[in-house]
Parts: sequence; structure tokens; C-alpha cells
Amino acid sequence: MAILLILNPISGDIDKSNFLKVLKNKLGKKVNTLNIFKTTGKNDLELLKQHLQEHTYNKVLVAGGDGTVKLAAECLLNTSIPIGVIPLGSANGLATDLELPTTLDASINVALGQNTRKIDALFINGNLCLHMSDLGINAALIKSYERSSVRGKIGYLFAGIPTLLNNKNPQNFSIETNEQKLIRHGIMLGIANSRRYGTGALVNPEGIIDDGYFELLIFKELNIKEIIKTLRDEKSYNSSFLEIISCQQAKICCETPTDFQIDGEYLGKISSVEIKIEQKALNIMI
Ligand SMILES: Nc1ncnc2c1ncn2[C@@H]1O[C@H](COP(=O)(O)OP(=O)(O)OP(=O)(O)O)[C@@H](O)[C@H]1O
Repeated sequence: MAILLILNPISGDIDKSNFLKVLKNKLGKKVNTLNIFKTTGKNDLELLKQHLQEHTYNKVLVAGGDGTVKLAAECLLNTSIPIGVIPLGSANGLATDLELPTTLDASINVALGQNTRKIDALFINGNLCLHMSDLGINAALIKSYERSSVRGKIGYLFAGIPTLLNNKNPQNFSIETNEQKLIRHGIMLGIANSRRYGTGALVNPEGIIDDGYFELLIFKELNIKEIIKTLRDEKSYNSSFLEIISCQQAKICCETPTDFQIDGEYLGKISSVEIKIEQKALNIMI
């Protein structure tokens, strides 16, 4: 058995030495090879692709946040090599969405276990999206947070207040799916491969991450009561707050250039997106 561990030394501001100790103890003599690929933040994608061309592994473990999981996913798309996620980032959206355990011991057990699930991958304007993307107010919040000098939840809150006050205006989104053409008015349009945001908000209760479908979530207004429902895991939303459209392919045009994010990474303002799905393209340990 040969394992590659992709380790982000800085993710989540977490020292990874304890994790490495626990992992090595658990592995004992069960593996012949444990190679560690430490990310540097420079050319990681090219270097990892090259490493994977030159070596053969039975499993790849990822210790980091969403960005590091995505790095692994980009290299392992449409292969059967399972990815074991150990959520050690400041944002662990995919792990939260897949309901992976949060304690170190349990998450290592899952990553080293036998259960796998093949999940769908979305491509939005050619960029890989593993769980959630959106156009509008949430992406604007991520932009303000990335530019703010205050980190953590307090930073998100501080950065968020002026953004929320300046972004109350809804706009028209033109939507063309594989089945229909529509125009919808909203403050934000979400593109969901799965069910919840990394914060835990359950915005797409019927979403299934391996069914070959994704959902467009049209948030029509900023309704605090309904937002609290998503955080409480309630499943029924007022249709004047949220409309959900399930599809296999879509093109969305915005009235004006709009803030855009994929899996928590701000990608600038854009006027249109094209979304495609590849069913069961990634094999994840669950
Ligand atoms: N050794 C390193 N030094 C600095 N940055 C790094 C290093 N390794 C990876 N990175 C950066 O870490 C980011 C990915 O972090 P990841 O999402 O896994 O964890 P995170 O704690 O959630 O991060 P963030 O809070 O920035 O989203 C990428 O931007 C990558 O370039």
C-alpha cells in the first residue's frame, strides 16, 4: 500500500506536527510507502501533477482546507484513486458538506478506512467547483473579507456589515438550462453541487452530490428570518426568499458585472457563467 499525503503547513493556522504523529502511529507498518507533498503556495498544481505522473499511489490524503482539497481534486479527476480528507483548514466546506467527522482521530480513521463515495464535479467557466459557488452578495462578502486585515469570524462580520448595506439591490439573472429559459430577479444566485455552505447553512436540502444534477439557488431577498432557518437546518423555505432549479447544464447572464466566488475563493466580477457537470468524477473517503 502506497499513500501520498498532501500537507498544507499553513492552513487554518494549525500546527500539523500532532496530526503527523497521530497519522504515523495509526499507519504503523500497514503501508509500504508514505510520501509527503508539502505545499508551498507556489506552482503546487504543476509540481503535484508531475509527482503523480512519476509515482503510483493507492490513496491520497489531504491535510488542509478547501483550497488544498481542490488542488488534489484537480490532479485526481476521473481516476479511481480515493482522496481522504483531513479537514485542517480555516474553511472546510466540502468536509462539512459530506458530514465528515471533525475530530482529528475520527477524521484520520475515515480517511484511512474503506468507504468511498464518488461525487460529481462542476465546471463553472472551466473552473472546478466541488461544492458551492455564487454570484452576488455572498461573493461580495468574501471579497471584503479577503481584503480585510481582521481574520476569523469577527473579520467576516466587520467586513460584512458595509457590504450588506451596499448590496441590497436585486438584479435580473437570465437563465438557460438544458430544459428551460427563464429570467429571475434576486440578490444572489447560488450554484450548488451539494447541500450546505461551509458555515453549515442548509441552502439546498434536496441536493445530492452524486446524482449528475446541480441546483441553481435564486435568493430573492435578504430575509434574516429565512437565513436563520438555513442555519437551523430547517428544510422548507418561503418561495419569496428562495427558488431552487435542478439541472444538468446551464448558462447564466447577469444584468451588470457581478461578484463571483467558487468554493470560497473570490474570482472577480463577471457577466456570465456556463456550468457543466461531470458525474461521479471524484472518489472521496467517507
Ligand atoms: N507553504 C505555504 N505557504 C503559504 N501559503 C500556502 C502554502 N501552502 C499552501 N498555501 C496556500 O494555501 C491556500 C489554500 O489553503 P486552504 O484553503 O487549504 O486552507 P485554509 O486555511 O482554509 O486557507 P484560507 O483561509 O486561505 O482559505 C492556497 O492559497 C495556497 O496557495
